[in-house]
Amino acid sequence: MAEENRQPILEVQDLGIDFGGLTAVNNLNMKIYPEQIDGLIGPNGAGKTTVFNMLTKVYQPTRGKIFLEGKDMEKLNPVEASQAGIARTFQNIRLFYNMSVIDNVKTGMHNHIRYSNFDAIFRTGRFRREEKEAEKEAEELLEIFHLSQYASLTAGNLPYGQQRRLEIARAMATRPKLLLLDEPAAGMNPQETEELMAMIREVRDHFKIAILLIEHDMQLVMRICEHITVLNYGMLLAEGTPQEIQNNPEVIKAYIGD
Ligand SMILES: Nc1ncnc2c1ncn2[C@@H]1O[C@H](COP(=O)(O)OP(=O)(O)OP(=O)(O)O)[C@@H](O)[C@H]1O
Repeated sequence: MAEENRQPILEVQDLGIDFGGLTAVNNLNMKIYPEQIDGLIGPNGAGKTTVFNMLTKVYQPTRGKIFLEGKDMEKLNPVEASQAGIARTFQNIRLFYNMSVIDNVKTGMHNHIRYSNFDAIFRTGRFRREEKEAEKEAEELLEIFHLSQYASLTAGNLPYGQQRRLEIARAMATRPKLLLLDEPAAGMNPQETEELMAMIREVRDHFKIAILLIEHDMQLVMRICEHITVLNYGMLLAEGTPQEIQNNPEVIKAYIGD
Protein backbone atom coordinates (compact mmCIF):
# COMPACT_ATOMS: atom_id res chain seq x y z
CA MET A 1 0.00 0.00 0.00
CA ALA A 2 1.31 3.47 -0.83
CA GLU A 3 2.60 5.17 2.33
CA GLU A 4 0.71 8.38 1.56
CA ASN A 5 -2.58 6.52 2.01
CA ARG A 6 -1.64 5.11 5.39
CA GLN A 7 -1.70 6.83 8.74
CA PRO A 8 1.72 6.78 10.42
CA ILE A 9 1.75 5.32 13.91
CA LEU A 10 4.42 7.84 14.87
CA GLU A 11 5.14 11.21 13.38
CA VAL A 12 8.01 13.47 14.38
CA GLN A 13 7.96 17.09 13.20
CA ASP A 14 10.98 19.41 13.31
CA LEU A 15 12.24 17.68 16.44
CA GLY A 16 15.28 19.10 18.18
CA ILE A 17 17.08 19.12 21.50
CA ASP A 18 19.94 21.18 22.90
CA PHE A 19 22.17 20.27 25.82
CA GLY A 20 23.52 23.62 26.93
CA GLY A 21 25.37 24.92 23.87
CA LEU A 22 25.28 21.55 22.06
CA THR A 23 22.54 20.88 19.54
CA ALA A 24 22.30 17.08 19.66
CA VAL A 25 19.30 16.73 17.31
CA ASN A 26 17.82 19.32 14.97
CA ASN A 27 15.00 19.64 12.41
CA LEU A 28 14.21 15.94 12.47
CA ASN A 29 11.14 14.82 10.52
CA MET A 30 10.21 11.17 10.56
CA LYS A 31 7.19 8.95 10.02
CA ILE A 32 6.87 5.37 11.20
CA TYR A 33 4.13 3.24 9.68
CA PRO A 34 2.23 0.38 11.35
CA GLU A 35 3.76 -3.09 11.15
CA GLN A 36 6.93 -1.74 9.57
CA ILE A 37 10.49 -2.49 10.66
CA ASP A 38 12.46 0.76 10.49
CA GLY A 39 16.14 1.39 11.03
CA LEU A 40 17.67 4.50 12.60
CA ILE A 41 21.33 4.60 11.67
CA GLY A 42 24.21 7.07 11.65
CA PRO A 43 27.81 7.45 12.79
CA ASN A 44 28.73 7.48 16.50
CA GLY A 45 27.31 10.49 18.29
CA ALA A 46 24.83 11.27 15.48
CA GLY A 47 21.98 11.55 17.99
CA LYS A 48 20.22 8.19 17.61
CA THR A 49 19.86 7.31 21.29
CA THR A 50 18.89 10.91 22.01
CA VAL A 51 15.99 10.46 19.57
CA PHE A 52 14.90 7.34 21.52
CA ASN A 53 15.14 9.31 24.75
CA MET A 54 12.87 11.98 23.30
CA LEU A 55 10.36 9.45 21.93
CA THR A 56 10.13 7.81 25.35
CA LYS A 57 9.98 11.24 27.01
CA VAL A 58 13.09 10.63 29.10
CA TYR A 59 14.25 13.88 27.48
CA GLN A 60 11.84 16.70 26.79
CA PRO A 61 12.53 18.00 23.26
CA THR A 62 13.64 21.62 23.01
CA ARG A 63 11.76 22.04 19.72
CA GLY A 64 9.24 20.19 17.59
CA LYS A 65 6.46 17.70 18.06
CA ILE A 66 5.95 13.97 18.50
CA PHE A 67 2.59 12.44 17.64
CA LEU A 68 1.66 8.86 18.51
CA GLU A 69 -1.41 7.79 16.53
CA GLY A 70 -2.07 11.47 15.90
CA LYS A 71 -1.92 12.38 19.61
CA ASP A 72 0.56 15.02 20.75
CA MET A 73 2.99 13.54 23.30
CA GLU A 74 4.25 16.88 24.59
CA LYS A 75 2.71 16.64 28.06
CA LEU A 76 3.52 12.98 28.67
CA ASN A 77 6.12 11.77 31.16
CA PRO A 78 8.06 8.51 30.56
CA VAL A 79 5.48 6.34 32.36
CA GLU A 80 2.66 7.89 30.35
CA ALA A 81 4.64 7.46 27.12
CA SER A 82 4.95 3.76 27.94
CA GLN A 83 1.23 3.56 28.72
CA ALA A 84 0.49 5.34 25.44
CA GLY A 85 2.28 2.51 23.62
CA ILE A 86 6.01 3.13 23.22
CA ALA A 87 8.37 0.51 24.67
CA ARG A 88 12.13 0.25 24.42
CA THR A 89 15.21 -1.77 25.14
CA PHE A 90 18.62 -0.32 25.97
CA GLN A 91 22.09 -0.31 24.44
CA ASN A 92 23.37 -1.99 27.60
CA ILE A 93 20.85 -4.62 28.64
CA ARG A 94 18.84 -3.56 31.67
CA LEU A 95 17.19 -6.37 33.57
CA PHE A 96 16.39 -7.11 37.19
CA TYR A 97 19.28 -9.54 37.41
CA ASN A 98 18.36 -10.97 40.82
CA MET A 99 14.77 -11.67 39.84
CA SER A 100 13.51 -14.72 37.97
CA VAL A 101 13.01 -14.61 34.22
CA ILE A 102 9.21 -14.74 34.53
CA ASP A 103 9.14 -12.01 37.20
CA ASN A 104 11.18 -9.78 34.88
CA VAL A 105 8.44 -10.16 32.27
CA LYS A 106 5.75 -9.44 34.86
CA THR A 107 7.39 -6.12 35.75
CA GLY A 108 6.47 -4.99 32.24
CA MET A 109 2.79 -5.48 32.96
CA HIS A 110 2.17 -2.59 35.33
CA ASN A 111 0.75 -0.60 32.43
CA HIS A 112 -2.35 -2.72 32.34
CA ILE A 113 -2.65 -4.45 35.71
CA ARG A 114 -5.73 -3.15 37.47
CA TYR A 115 -5.34 -3.78 41.17
CA SER A 116 -4.65 -1.22 43.88
CA ASN A 117 -2.18 -1.36 46.78
CA PHE A 118 -5.18 -2.21 48.96
CA ASP A 119 -5.95 -5.23 46.74
CA ALA A 120 -2.31 -6.32 46.89
CA ILE A 121 -1.92 -5.95 50.67
CA PHE A 122 -5.18 -7.75 51.47
CA ARG A 123 -4.88 -10.19 48.58
CA THR A 124 -8.42 -9.51 47.41
CA GLY A 125 -10.22 -11.54 44.73
CA ARG A 126 -9.34 -8.89 42.17
CA PHE A 127 -5.64 -9.16 43.09
CA ARG A 128 -5.66 -12.94 42.74
CA ARG A 129 -7.52 -12.78 39.41
CA GLU A 130 -5.17 -10.15 37.97
CA GLU A 131 -2.12 -12.03 39.23
CA LYS A 132 -3.33 -15.23 37.59
CA GLU A 133 -3.90 -13.44 34.30
CA ALA A 134 -0.48 -11.77 34.51
CA GLU A 135 1.12 -15.17 35.15
CA LYS A 136 -0.66 -16.62 32.10
CA GLU A 137 0.31 -13.71 29.86
CA ALA A 138 3.92 -13.87 31.09
CA GLU A 139 4.04 -17.60 30.34
CA GLU A 140 2.72 -16.97 26.83
CA LEU A 141 5.37 -14.30 26.25
CA LEU A 142 8.11 -16.64 27.46
CA GLU A 143 6.87 -19.24 25.02
CA ILE A 144 6.91 -16.82 22.09
CA PHE A 145 10.45 -15.77 22.99
CA HIS A 146 11.58 -19.39 23.51
CA LEU A 147 12.37 -18.71 27.15
CA SER A 148 9.85 -21.05 28.87
CA GLN A 149 12.53 -23.47 30.02
CA TYR A 150 14.27 -20.64 31.90
CA ALA A 151 11.14 -19.22 33.60
CA SER A 152 12.31 -19.74 37.18
CA LEU A 153 16.02 -19.10 36.52
CA THR A 154 17.56 -15.91 37.85
CA ALA A 155 17.82 -13.45 34.93
CA GLY A 156 21.51 -12.77 35.67
CA ASN A 157 22.29 -16.44 34.98
CA LEU A 158 20.92 -16.39 31.44
CA PRO A 159 23.38 -16.43 28.54
CA TYR A 160 23.81 -13.02 26.88
CA GLY A 161 21.68 -13.73 23.80
CA GLN A 162 18.81 -14.93 26.00
CA GLN A 163 19.06 -11.81 28.17
CA ARG A 164 18.42 -9.73 25.03
CA ARG A 165 15.38 -11.88 24.29
CA LEU A 166 14.13 -11.41 27.82
CA GLU A 167 14.55 -7.66 27.61
CA ILE A 168 12.43 -7.61 24.46
CA ALA A 169 9.85 -9.94 26.06
CA ARG A 170 9.58 -7.56 29.00
CA ALA A 171 9.16 -4.59 26.65
CA MET A 172 6.38 -6.52 24.87
CA ALA A 173 4.66 -7.12 28.22
CA THR A 174 3.75 -3.42 28.21
CA ARG A 175 1.66 -4.15 25.06
CA PRO A 176 3.32 -1.46 22.93
CA LYS A 177 2.29 -0.20 19.52
CA LEU A 178 5.84 0.85 18.75
CA LEU A 179 8.93 -1.00 19.97
CA LEU A 180 12.28 0.80 20.05
CA LEU A 181 15.36 -1.43 20.05
CA ASP A 182 18.69 0.25 20.84
CA GLU A 183 21.49 -1.80 19.25
CA PRO A 184 19.86 -5.18 19.82
CA ALA A 185 22.72 -7.09 18.18
CA ALA A 186 25.50 -5.40 20.16
CA GLY A 187 27.79 -7.99 21.72
CA MET A 188 26.14 -10.91 19.91
CA ASN A 189 27.95 -13.61 17.97
CA PRO A 190 26.85 -14.30 14.35
CA GLN A 191 24.60 -17.19 15.39
CA GLU A 192 22.87 -15.08 18.07
CA THR A 193 22.49 -12.20 15.58
CA GLU A 194 20.83 -14.54 13.06
CA GLU A 195 18.39 -15.75 15.73
CA LEU A 196 17.74 -12.18 16.81
CA MET A 197 16.81 -11.16 13.27
CA ALA A 198 14.33 -14.01 12.98
CA MET A 199 12.90 -13.05 16.34
CA ILE A 200 12.46 -9.38 15.43
CA ARG A 201 10.47 -10.42 12.37
CA GLU A 202 8.42 -12.87 14.46
CA VAL A 203 7.64 -10.12 16.99
CA ARG A 204 6.41 -7.81 14.25
CA ASP A 205 4.33 -10.53 12.60
CA HIS A 206 2.86 -11.89 15.82
CA PHE A 207 2.09 -8.63 17.61
CA LYS A 208 1.53 -6.56 14.46
CA ILE A 209 3.52 -3.64 15.85
CA ALA A 210 5.95 -1.16 14.35
CA ILE A 211 9.63 -1.53 15.27
CA LEU A 212 12.32 1.14 15.13
CA LEU A 213 15.83 -0.11 15.70
CA ILE A 214 19.20 1.53 16.13
CA GLU A 215 21.94 -0.72 14.89
CA HIS A 216 25.57 -0.53 13.80
CA ASP A 217 25.51 -3.96 12.17
CA MET A 218 24.78 -2.81 8.60
CA GLN A 219 24.15 -6.31 7.34
CA LEU A 220 21.40 -6.73 9.89
CA VAL A 221 19.93 -3.33 9.10
CA MET A 222 19.90 -3.89 5.36
CA ARG A 223 18.43 -7.36 5.65
CA ILE A 224 15.71 -6.70 8.17
CA CYS A 225 14.58 -3.08 7.77
CA GLU A 226 11.95 -2.06 5.25
CA HIS A 227 12.73 1.62 5.70
CA ILE A 228 15.78 3.44 7.04
CA THR A 229 16.43 6.91 8.45
CA VAL A 230 20.01 8.16 8.53
CA LEU A 231 21.17 10.77 11.03
CA ASN A 232 24.40 12.72 10.84
CA TYR A 233 25.38 15.41 13.33
CA GLY A 234 21.83 15.30 14.73
CA MET A 235 20.24 16.07 11.37
CA LEU A 236 18.39 13.94 8.84
CA LEU A 237 20.89 12.90 6.17
CA ALA A 238 18.70 10.53 4.17
CA GLU A 239 15.71 8.24 4.38
CA GLY A 240 14.39 5.51 2.14
CA THR A 241 14.50 1.81 1.37
CA PRO A 242 17.64 -0.18 2.23
CA GLN A 243 18.60 -0.13 -1.43
CA GLU A 244 18.21 3.64 -1.71
CA ILE A 245 20.26 4.15 1.46
CA GLN A 246 23.01 1.78 0.38
CA ASN A 247 23.42 3.65 -2.90
CA ASN A 248 23.16 7.16 -1.47
CA PRO A 249 26.53 8.96 -1.96
CA GLU A 250 25.89 11.24 1.05
CA VAL A 251 25.41 8.21 3.29
CA ILE A 252 28.50 6.48 1.95
CA LYS A 253 30.49 9.68 2.55
CA ALA A 254 29.20 10.05 6.13
CA TYR A 255 30.25 6.50 6.96
CA ILE A 256 33.50 6.24 5.12
CA GLY A 257 34.56 9.90 5.18
CA ASP A 258 36.08 11.83 2.31
N1 LIG B 1 22.25 14.10 28.62
C1 LIG B 1 23.12 14.63 27.77
N2 LIG B 1 23.83 15.72 28.09
C2 LIG B 1 24.72 16.28 27.23
N3 LIG B 1 24.98 15.80 26.01
C3 LIG B 1 24.31 14.69 25.63
C4 LIG B 1 23.34 14.04 26.47
N4 LIG B 1 22.84 12.98 25.79
C5 LIG B 1 23.44 12.95 24.60
N5 LIG B 1 24.33 13.98 24.50
C6 LIG B 1 25.15 14.30 23.33
O1 LIG B 1 24.35 14.25 22.18
C7 LIG B 1 25.08 13.75 21.07
C8 LIG B 1 24.36 12.56 20.47
O2 LIG B 1 24.52 11.43 21.34
P1 LIG B 1 23.76 10.05 21.13
O3 LIG B 1 24.15 9.16 22.25
O4 LIG B 1 22.33 10.30 20.92
O5 LIG B 1 24.41 9.53 19.76
P2 LIG B 1 24.25 8.12 19.08
O6 LIG B 1 23.99 8.38 17.64
O7 LIG B 1 23.27 7.29 19.81
O8 LIG B 1 25.71 7.54 19.25
P3 LIG B 1 26.25 6.01 19.39
O9 LIG B 1 26.05 5.38 18.06
O10 LIG B 1 27.70 6.21 19.71
O11 LIG B 1 25.48 5.37 20.50
C9 LIG B 1 26.47 13.43 21.58
O12 LIG B 1 27.31 14.52 21.29
C10 LIG B 1 26.25 13.27 23.07
O13 LIG B 1 27.43 13.57 23.78
